[in-house]
Amino acid sequence: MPYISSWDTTDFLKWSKAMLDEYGKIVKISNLPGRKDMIMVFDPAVIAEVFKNEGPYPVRFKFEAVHYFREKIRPDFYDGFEGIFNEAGESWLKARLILNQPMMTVAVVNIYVPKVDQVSKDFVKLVKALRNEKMEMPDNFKNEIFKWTLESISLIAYDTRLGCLKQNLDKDSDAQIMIDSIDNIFELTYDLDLKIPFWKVFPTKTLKSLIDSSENMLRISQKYVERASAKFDLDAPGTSDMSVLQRILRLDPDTKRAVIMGMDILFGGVDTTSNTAVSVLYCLACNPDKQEKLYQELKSIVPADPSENLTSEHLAKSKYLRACIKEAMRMLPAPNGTIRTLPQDAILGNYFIPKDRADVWVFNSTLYMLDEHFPDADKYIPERWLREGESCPVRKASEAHPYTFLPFGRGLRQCPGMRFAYMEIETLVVRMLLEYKLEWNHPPVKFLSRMLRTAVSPLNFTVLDRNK
Ligand code: HEM
Repeated sequence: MPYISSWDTTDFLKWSKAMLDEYGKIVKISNLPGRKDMIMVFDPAVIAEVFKNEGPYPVRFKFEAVHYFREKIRPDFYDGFEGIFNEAGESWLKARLILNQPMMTVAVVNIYVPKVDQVSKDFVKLVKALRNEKMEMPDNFKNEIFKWTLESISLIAYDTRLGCLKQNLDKDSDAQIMIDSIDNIFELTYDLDLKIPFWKVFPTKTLKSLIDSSENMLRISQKYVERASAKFDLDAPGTSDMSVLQRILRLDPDTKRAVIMGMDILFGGVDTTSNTAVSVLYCLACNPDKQEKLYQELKSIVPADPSENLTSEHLAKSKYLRACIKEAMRMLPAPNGTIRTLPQDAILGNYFIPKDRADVWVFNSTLYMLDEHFPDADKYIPERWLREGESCPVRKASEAHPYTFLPFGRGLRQCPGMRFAYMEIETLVVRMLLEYKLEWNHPPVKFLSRMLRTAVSPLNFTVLDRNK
């Protein structure tokens, strides 16, 4: 395996593709200051081996700066519980099982369809107000999408609407502080956790900023979880319409832990879903024929009267909708992949990997644009995700190796928010497309892949009224 001393991570995806092209499907990088060896794998069969060897308590990579805040700055609140992302071993599994029950159950997700639909309808109204005289969205449209996601996910984490979609939010409002804090934490975590960790030697400005944002997020989360939980009678018999937070508190009545889980739901759900929603809207705007096909499908499924709520049945019927989302996640995925530290010795490819000694980076997104896995990979072809029997100009995605396309990770530690993420994005796309025709009339958007891939040039979508 090659030895590489340089560490240019300006764009993670380009960097990993360069590694694959230069060194092949498995690459080891040693002698990283303050870090374990890094092994990058780009072969679906080897990726399958990684997950087979992940053990009963998969270890992903601790967000060390978050750990620092939780253990050293606020041990009074966290009290030894580091949350879903950072916990390991049995303590992770215990917390994860509490989260899985409400978040991964279809019936619970379905309860949220009308509520999340209302958020998407409000977003569609906001879009109208944001349009300029050229019918274009403002440069910072990405932030508006971010607000839509935070508003939807606060329904799950806090059982409440934060009010993010109001125009001209007061800078001191909880919604605005939350928006700024999450954005900041995400950005800073990349610098603190994936670059040389000077902050471990002395308290850098970046670390101080992370601490401030984490304090803000904790204060606001605590307020909303406590407010919501005061409404619940946790001793009353359970009902099928209970919210996620209510269910979490019934399984573990400690509100502090519910606050921590709520923050992790936001941390895991907001940036990932926002960036994915951007990818989907952008792909549809750039591919008017696919957008039209989807619009026709939606028109035939969804009630014509916009005051009628969407239901899970409407979403389930719309097969092309899910295909359009998956294809956008393939071409413009938000996460690069995931990481595992193997708890047992393993053979990956032909190499011996001793236990606990390396972080194995499962960089699936690097595979998504390779013709060998997805023919005509640079073309937006949602049809490749449709079932057998449906016509498609290229080989179907179902024929790719099952460990090729893993946008939500895999195994016991895979994303618990997958069903919510699809549902949220589906309601957004339905509401946007029924109201507007999207166009892209500018040079291609520039994306930068760091902790997540995100658009770094303005998102000036042209948004035309459908009913005119
Ligand atoms: C399109 C949107 C999303 C994408 C692409 C995504 C992707 C991922 C990925 C790749 C992981 C790591 C999985 C692994 O290591 O195997 C993850 C973990 C996680 N995600 Fe998501 N996610 C999305 C939305 C959400 C939403 C909406 C929520 C919550 C409502 C959420 C909550 C979490 C949590 C809590 C974890 C950590 C799980 C653990 O460590 O046990 N995600 N997500």
